[in-house]
Amino acid sequence: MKLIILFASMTGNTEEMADEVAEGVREAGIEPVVKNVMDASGHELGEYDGIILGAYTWGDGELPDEFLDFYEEMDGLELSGKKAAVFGSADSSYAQFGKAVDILKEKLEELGADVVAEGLKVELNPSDSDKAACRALGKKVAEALA
Ligand SMILES: Cc1cc2nc3c(=O)[nH]c(=O)nc-3n(C[C@H](O)[C@H](O)[C@H](O)COP(=O)(O)O)c2cc1C
Repeated sequence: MKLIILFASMTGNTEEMADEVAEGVREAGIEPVVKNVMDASGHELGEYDGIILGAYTWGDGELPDEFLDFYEEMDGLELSGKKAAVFGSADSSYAQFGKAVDILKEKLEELGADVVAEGLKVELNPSDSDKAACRALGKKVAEALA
């Protein structure tokens, strides 16, 4: 089983989350591919059984610029049968808290993926309990592939 974790992170919070998500995937016995979304193309997703996307929220509840090409490349993909989840750091002082997580989750569902965990939104830098939630998310997706 192959699982990929793709993330965008400007100040490192979402990247820290990605590291913990990866650890949770490993706990379930799968070695994930972990990449910055800028080094990935939407078409690659077809190669994987598990897809976990991480993005901070930008602008007024928008996807980060780094995610835009990838998001467009996802159009038309057929992701049925794949297990997926989404996470991201955000800031509750903004009206659209963690909206990028919702945008990516909707996209995955629209393309037929089975999103097996609630979108995980973390306030700024992940706390110890947030990190545990990240590991649990990774583990949940990996275990759904068994
Ligand atoms: C210009 C700007 C716009 C932002 N807009 C939002 C927003 O609409 N909603 C939100 O939840 N967070 C927003 N944020 C907060 C970031 O998502 C937050 O700082 C996050 O921790 C960054 O994650 P990173 O360290 O992975 O880059 C914004 C931050 C900046 C600088």
